Amino acid sequence: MGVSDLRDLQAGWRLSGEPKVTIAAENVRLRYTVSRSSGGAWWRRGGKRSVTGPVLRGITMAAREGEMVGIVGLNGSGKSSLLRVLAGLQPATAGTVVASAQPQLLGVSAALVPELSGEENIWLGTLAMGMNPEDAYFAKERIELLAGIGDAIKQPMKTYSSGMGARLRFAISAAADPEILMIDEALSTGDASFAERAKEAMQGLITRAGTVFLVSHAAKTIEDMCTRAIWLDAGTLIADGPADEVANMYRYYAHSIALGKEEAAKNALLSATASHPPSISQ
Ligand SMILES: Nc1ncnc2c1ncn2[C@@H]1O[C@H](COP(=O)(O)OP(=O)(O)OP(=O)(O)O)[C@@H](O)[C@H]1O
Repeated sequence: MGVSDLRDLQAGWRLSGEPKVTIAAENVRLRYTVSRSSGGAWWRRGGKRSVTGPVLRGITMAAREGEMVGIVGLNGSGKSSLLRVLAGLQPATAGTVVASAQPQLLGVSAALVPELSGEENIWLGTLAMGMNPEDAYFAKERIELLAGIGDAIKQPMKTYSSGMGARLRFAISAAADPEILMIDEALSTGDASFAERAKEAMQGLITRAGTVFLVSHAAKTIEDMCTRAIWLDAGTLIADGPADEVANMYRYYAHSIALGKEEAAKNALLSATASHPPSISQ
């Protein structure tokens, strides 16, 4: 993933006059290989066999500076897998990803230790993300305010609820001011006041010319937080467009699925692709 690759790709996306592309994927495919026992009674089982399945089926997209891109889709549609591939944490089976900077995937890069207190983990996390000690020192108060977990910050992280842990990881990641920040569902774990602070923190990142990706299967989260949304279904890009419009179409689709209205769901997919077609590289 060299800089020249990105320049080629930026030229390929013909973005003259538009904000700089920070990350782009070209025909990205992913298959997981899972090893399963071959079945039958346990005393007759003869070893393991490999099962592979397509998870991403040729994703082509680009994101630009200043965009907050929501990735929406049903459970198992491939949202987290796409984030991991874009972040370089999961190699694609085929296709190319290029980025102008190492994306920061919330909660993974910050190597937190459950036995240490929240405070100690802030220190550890900020240094692990490459901040110098002085910046880490000044970031601490900002992180504590954003996480909003009060005195629990002095307690070991293993005593935190999953929501508290997610909020602290979000606050640490946001403090690093990454050029490309990727957030996987973390915001759904906070209360309304945390959601408001998180939104402000993300707006701050955006005004500093970052790109934020936010994964959620809740249309409302995407609507509230994002400027643009892409919709994944069974590993395929269905639609790409303004967050409120894509979220609305997805909401109708998810509702139809929940009610067992297969024909309506199928039509919703088709009309979303027709009205908000995903970008195609040129
Ligand atoms: N490590 C893995 N090994 C094998 N299969 C996997 C692995 N991770 C994900 N999968 C499969 O890939 C598919 C997509 O999973 P993924 O987590 O990307 O979807 P998602 O849209 O983020 O789902 P959710 O909304 O439930 O978090 C699922 O069928 C899942 O079972």
